[in-house]
Amino acid sequence: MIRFEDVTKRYPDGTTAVDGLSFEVSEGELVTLVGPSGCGKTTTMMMVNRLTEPTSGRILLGGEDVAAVDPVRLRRRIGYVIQQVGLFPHRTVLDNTATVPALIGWKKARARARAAELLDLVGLDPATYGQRYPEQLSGGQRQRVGVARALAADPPVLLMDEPFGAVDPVVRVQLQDEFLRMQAAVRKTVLMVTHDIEEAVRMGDRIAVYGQGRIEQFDTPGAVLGSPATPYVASFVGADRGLKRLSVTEIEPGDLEQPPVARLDEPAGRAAAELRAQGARWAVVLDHGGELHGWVGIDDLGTDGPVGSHAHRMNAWVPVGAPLKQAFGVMLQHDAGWVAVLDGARFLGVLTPAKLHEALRRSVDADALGVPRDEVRFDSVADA
Ligand SMILES: Nc1ncnc2c1ncn2[C@@H]1O[C@H](COP(=O)(O)OP(=O)(O)OP(=O)(O)O)[C@@H](O)[C@H]1O
Repeated sequence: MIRFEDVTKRYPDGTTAVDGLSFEVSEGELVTLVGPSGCGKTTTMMMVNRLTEPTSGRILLGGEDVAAVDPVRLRRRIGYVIQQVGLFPHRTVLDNTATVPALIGWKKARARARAAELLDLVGLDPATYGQRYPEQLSGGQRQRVGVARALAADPPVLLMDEPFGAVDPVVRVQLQDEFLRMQAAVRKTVLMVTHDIEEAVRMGDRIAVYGQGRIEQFDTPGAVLGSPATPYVASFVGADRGLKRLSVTEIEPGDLEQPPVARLDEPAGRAAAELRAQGARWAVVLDHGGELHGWVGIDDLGTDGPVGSHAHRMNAWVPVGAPLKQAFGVMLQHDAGWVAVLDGARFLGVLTPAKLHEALRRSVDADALGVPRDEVRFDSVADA
């Protein structure tokens, strides 16, 4: 969808901002550009919508060389969100949002209806906020209006330059989450600049890590964290990249342990005998419908009654596909040595700290070898 072919930008004063850049962003993909201040991220973006022109090389948008497209026409196909938002102070939030549809000749009522729909989409009730002026909003709300405005004419491409830069860390995470939710629905092709590796990892389908005017690595968050291509990338992503990786590595069924399972209505004596036969100390307890109820230890199980009268309720579970970090969080929250993993309501198995570590190691190796995670042979901690 967006393709850079050997693009170089030298400013008139001789500064080389971008040097021989080649990369491609697929349709519906969100690529984050991350790197230190002055490495050429903003220049890269501004060449896409022709706010500045490359010195050499080509940029293609949907196969068309942007140099051949009239800049005004081009910018209608590209939403642009910047940190300072740039809302018009004397226009209401609704009219700010409707700017581009109005410019391209939509009737006022239609443009406003679209603006209201978009304010809703970014989490601002149009009835409450539509008639306010930008100065009557918080920083985070203004940022949302900026995103709504960029989406108003339904452009296939969005350029976002530090879109969540001006707000505090808590609001920032909220805005990131909201944007990801929205992006899952609208699937724009997005280039997003950030200097924050956490944000790049959270938001990007792929990340371009910039050195001085060049991309040092262009890959998935998992690969950038797991196998930094150069010492520069390794130092940029930081020593805690194992921790960051927890947030991008998803739980797969192959990561799970299968402890014994007892049913709530099963006789306790029988469950105890099975545990003893397997040499196990505890079992996961499921209810009649196969949903997680909790757990029971072998010492809790007498011979009387059903398992249910001895079991402990525990609601520690995560859905399959959730990040490992979430599973770790749930374990800590419940002070438990395991967390159940469910597919819908169905119990798949449990993740333990050892399994979690194994999943993390396996995913690092899988990225390094370029194979799926379940093809990585691994000597677990217990085997080592
Ligand atoms: N109009 C200009 N004239 C001359 N040099 C410029 C101009 N705009 C940017 N530069 C220089 O080009 C280099 C890249 O700038 P750019 O704004 O693309 O970096 P950036 O990675 O977006 O930085 P930041 O994160 O600080 O915004 C910098 O050295 C900058 O000083």
